Order: sequence, then C-alpha cells, then structure tokens
Amino acid sequence: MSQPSSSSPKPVSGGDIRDRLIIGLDVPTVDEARSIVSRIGDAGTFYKIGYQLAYAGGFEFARELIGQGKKVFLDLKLHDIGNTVEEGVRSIARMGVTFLTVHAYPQTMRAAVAGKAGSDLKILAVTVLTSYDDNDLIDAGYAPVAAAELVAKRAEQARDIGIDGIVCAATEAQAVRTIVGRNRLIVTPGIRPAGADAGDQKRIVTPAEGIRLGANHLVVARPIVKADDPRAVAEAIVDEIAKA
Ligand SMILES: O=C(O)c1cc(=O)[nH]c(=O)n1[C@@H]1O[C@H](COP(=O)(O)O)[C@@H](O)[C@H]1O
Repeated sequence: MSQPSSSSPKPVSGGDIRDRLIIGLDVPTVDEARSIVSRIGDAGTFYKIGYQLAYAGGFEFARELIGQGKKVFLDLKLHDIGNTVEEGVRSIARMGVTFLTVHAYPQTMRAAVAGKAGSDLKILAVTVLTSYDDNDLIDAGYAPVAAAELVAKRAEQARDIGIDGIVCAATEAQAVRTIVGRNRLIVTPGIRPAGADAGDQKRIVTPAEGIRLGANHLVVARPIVKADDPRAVAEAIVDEIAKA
C-alpha cells in the first residue's frame, strides 16, 4: 500500500515544497544552464549538476547558484579507492553544495562519510541505476539478482555506514524506507510526468506516485530542461507534489 507523503521525513529544506523537486541541469554549457535557471525563476530552488555540465564549467556554476541562494546537488557518482574518495569528498565539502552522490559500494561509502566529517554536505548513495533492470545486472557480470534485491542490500549497507540518503527508483522507495528508517533521505530519479517520454529510464513513475511511495526529493532532468517552457513544467510538477 502507498505510504502517505505526510508521514515521510521532511526534505532537506524542512519546509519549502519546491525543494522536493531537484531539476537536473543536463545541458552542455553553462550559458544554457544559466538561461534555463533564469527562465525557471523562483519555481526552481534545487538544481542538480551531473557529468555533462560538471566537466564543462559546472563547478564554478555551482558556486554561482549557491550565491543566488539555490541549493545544489553535485551528482558525481564517485567510486574509487578509499583514499581518493575521502580526499575528493573533503574538497567538495568546502564548496557549499547540499548533496553529493557516490556509488553504494561499502569502501566508497565509508570513505565518503569520513571525507564529509565536520561539514553540512549530505552524501547520497546510488544503489542500482534506474536505467538498469535485472538483465542489465547480469550483463554487467552480477550473478543473477533482482535489481530490487540488490537495492535492498545496498540500502542496508548504506544505513549501517551512516550515509545520509539513498538514490533509488521510486518503485523501490517503500522497501528502502523500511530499511533506512525515517531519518534518511530517499531521492528518486526516473520520474516522468504522465505522457512524457521514458528515454533510457526503465523503472519510472509519475511525480505524484514518487511522493506517495515515500520519496523526499524527485530528480527530473529532460522533461524540464528540454521543454519549450521549463518553468511551466517545473510548476506543474511542484503542484503535483503538493497534491500527492
Ligand atoms: O544519481 C542520479 O541522480 C541518478 C541515479 C539513477 O539511478 N538514475 C538517474 O537517472 N540519475 C540521474 O537523474 C537524472 C534523470 O534525468 P532524466 O531521465 O532526464 O529525468 C539524470 O541526470 C541521471 O544522471
């Protein structure tokens, strides 16, 4: 049965409903990102910068957004030897971003928790990518395992290591909530407004379903940044979140 959103823990802002929508700035240039942010205006409060923009001036742009009072999720999905992850996270913790992703491997998660010590940065562990289904896991060399089962195992490990939040498909959010409890965040990509193109996402739900399934924050990129009117789409999603 769906979990009512009112019983979910508060999203990171604690109050502003707009913060529950994280807009993925998956665009090639800072100019384009800046233009989208300005068109969205006060409908967008929380932005995600991933590989595409991060490696094209996105780190400086993250500081610019923070300077404007926006929250930033740096989606770098770190995964390396422990020392490298720990020192990398230590550097990122000084930037003032709100969220950072790492892959949910135990060594990597432990290193990230050590690296962020003393800062307000929240580490999110990516369990199983939302573009993966069970066959993709076999293809990647895993012994036959359901994506949902691997998500659950990684969520348990993340909880035990002291990770702040979990990135998973909303279809797994209820199961993850029972594992991580109410004090950790659940952040779900793979969100599609009704009728939107799924693209490469395999485990998708609508914004309202994502919230009802217990997500604290929804990540949406292409349906907003590729829209003719990104502000209208962002507003419609926030409205759907508010009513869920
Ligand atoms: O960590 C993420 O944000 C992430 C994890 C995951 O499992 N799946 C996933 O889609 N994402 C990111 O969420 C965003 C989803 O983008 P759209 O499919 O365009 O809405 C992309 O920037 C992905 O990199």
